[in-house]
Order: sequence, then C-alpha cells, then structure tokens
Amino acid sequence: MSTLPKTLTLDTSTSRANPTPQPMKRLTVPRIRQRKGGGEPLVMLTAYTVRQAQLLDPHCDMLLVGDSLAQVIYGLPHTVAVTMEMMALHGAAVVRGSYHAAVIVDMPFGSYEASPEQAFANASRLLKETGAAAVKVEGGKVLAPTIEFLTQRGIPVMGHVGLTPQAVNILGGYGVRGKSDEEARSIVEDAVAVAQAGAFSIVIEGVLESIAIEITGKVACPTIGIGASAQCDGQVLVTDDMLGMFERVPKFVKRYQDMAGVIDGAVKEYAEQVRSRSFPTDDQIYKG
Ligand SMILES: Nc1nc(=O)c2c([nH]1)NC[C@@H]1CN(c3ccc(C(=O)N[C@@H](CCC(=O)O)C(=O)O)cc3)CN21
Ligand SMILES: CC(C)C(=O)C(=O)O
Ligand SMILES: [Mg+2]
Repeated sequence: MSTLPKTLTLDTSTSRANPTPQPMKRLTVPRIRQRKGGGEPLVMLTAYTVRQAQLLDPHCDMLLVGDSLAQVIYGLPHTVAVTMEMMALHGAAVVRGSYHAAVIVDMPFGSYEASPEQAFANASRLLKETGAAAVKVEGGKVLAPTIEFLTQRGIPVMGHVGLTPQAVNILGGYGVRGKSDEEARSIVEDAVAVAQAGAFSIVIEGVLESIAIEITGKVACPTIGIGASAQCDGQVLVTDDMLGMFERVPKFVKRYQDMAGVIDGAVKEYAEQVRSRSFPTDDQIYKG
C-alpha cells in the first residue's frame, strides 16, 4: 500500500477501469466571459514551465503562455523572433502543470496576420498540440475579421490592444500608448472592433488609464489590464517580473518577491560550502 500523498500517486487505473479520459475541471471560456462587470476581478499570470504552472494554478483564473518567453526564457530582445514550436512546447508544459486555470496561448508574430485561414491553421495546431482553451492575438480593427473567423470555427480568441509588443518595429519602443486624442480614439475603436468580432476577453496594455476605463465601460467582454487600470475586469503580469526574477521591468510591474535575491543567497551559500568542504556532510552521502 503506497504511503505517498494522493497528489503524488500515479493513477494507473485510468486506462483499464475507465478508458474514457474525463475532462478536467477547468474554468471555461464561457465562465470567463460571464465575469464581466463589477464582480470579482479575473486573475491572470504568465506561465512557461510545468513547475511554474503547478505553483500558480491554484491562485489563478487564467494562465497565459505569453510570447514574453522571448525575453524571460530565451534572452531575446523582442517577441518578434518567437516561433510556433516554442509556443506549442511551452503551452503543452503549462497545460500539464495545471488543472484549474484556463490556459491561453499567445500566437507568435507572423503566425496569424496574413489571413484568417493562416490564423486558423496555426491556432488549431496550438490547441491540438497543447490542450489549451484559447489563443491570444495582438491587434485591433485589422484583426477583427480573423477573430470572427476563428471564433465561428471553434477557437476562442483573447484580444490584445494598446501597447502591442509584436509591433515594436512600427512603434519604435515600448512607450505608453494613447497620449494624443487621435491615438486614444483609435485604441478604443480597436477594442470595440475586437469585442464585436467575438473575442471572449481583451488584454489592454500600456495605455493612459482613461482609455482603459472607457474601453472597459464600452465592451461586453472582460478587459484584462497590464499598465492600464484597476477598473479593468481583471489584471495580468509577467510572473518573473512580479517575483523579481527579471532585471529590468516596466513601471506597471509591482514586485511581490525578490526571488533573484533568494536564489543568489542560496547559491552563494552552496558555493562557499563546496569550497570549504562543509558540503556534503554525512547526511548527504552513502556509507557501505
Ligand atoms: N519581462 C517582460 N515583461 C513584460 O511586461 C513584457 C515582456 N517581458 N515581453 C513582452 C512585452 C514587452 N513589454 C514591455 C517591455 C518594456 C516596457 C518598458 O520598458 N516600458 C518603460 C517605458 C519605455 C518607454 O517609454 O519607451 C517603462 O518604464 O514602463 C514595457 C512593456 C511588455 N511585455
Ligand atoms: C504581457 C502579456 C499580456 C503578454 O502578452 C505576454 O506575456 O506575452
Ligand atoms: Mg504577449
């Protein structure tokens, strides 16, 4: 009889006694959509690895496999270089590490912009290969026909307006968006078009607060803010930023922990103990 706690026992009975895999109890896209309005805000964080997903899952409504893995995992300068393979592999890991949160996967730059058909081929591949619930695409009015195309064919889409990092080569940087009246109006129009096309939720990133409040009041789906407003229907941050694992972070990040400091202290102690031969001790070695 195994003494392992239940969470660590392998359930080998599934294949024999119960050959039909049961769907897991995850938050669904329709239930996320229903969370529009002044109720409890939606909690979203990025996740890229199985262990990260396991630790975040109990506390989050949604886990975003963000293309920010470019900077966070791969040391790339921008998200432009991210590939379908990267999103598919990290997406699958995050789905394996979670059972409660809905998993959303960012579509990488170049995988959806050319046509609705291109977007469907790549979005369906991401859902098949990862088991995620939905995809996220950056863009506004121009993307509306694509969002409608995917939604009508069974692929839930999260939108992303305002500061859209995949457009860094057009924008020239990651500065706040919507400072001119014209740009502000354009961002609101983008969000309205994305919502009308059927997006189940919209990320609003890096805009003046008044824009985020106006969009949140205008669209029928929940808005998820990052550098936007506490009045959005939910919030998202890059996990490594809020844990103090990433060196240079935008103004909109709040640091909840200094994990880099924690790791630095532990590794420094290990290095000192190896060099002084005080590790390993009898506790860590085998005696015949
Ligand atoms: N670690 C990480 N965190 C993020 O929030 C993030 C990524 N990576 N990668 C993808 C995009 C890029 N994002 C970014 C990146 C940099 C700034 C930034 O440095 N903002 C400056 C202002 C820059 C300017 O005015 O030009 C700031 O201080 O807020 C903002 C958003 C958001 N996303
Ligand atoms: C910052 C969030 C919204 C994102 O798109 C990402 O992590 O890639
Ligand atoms: Mg992204």
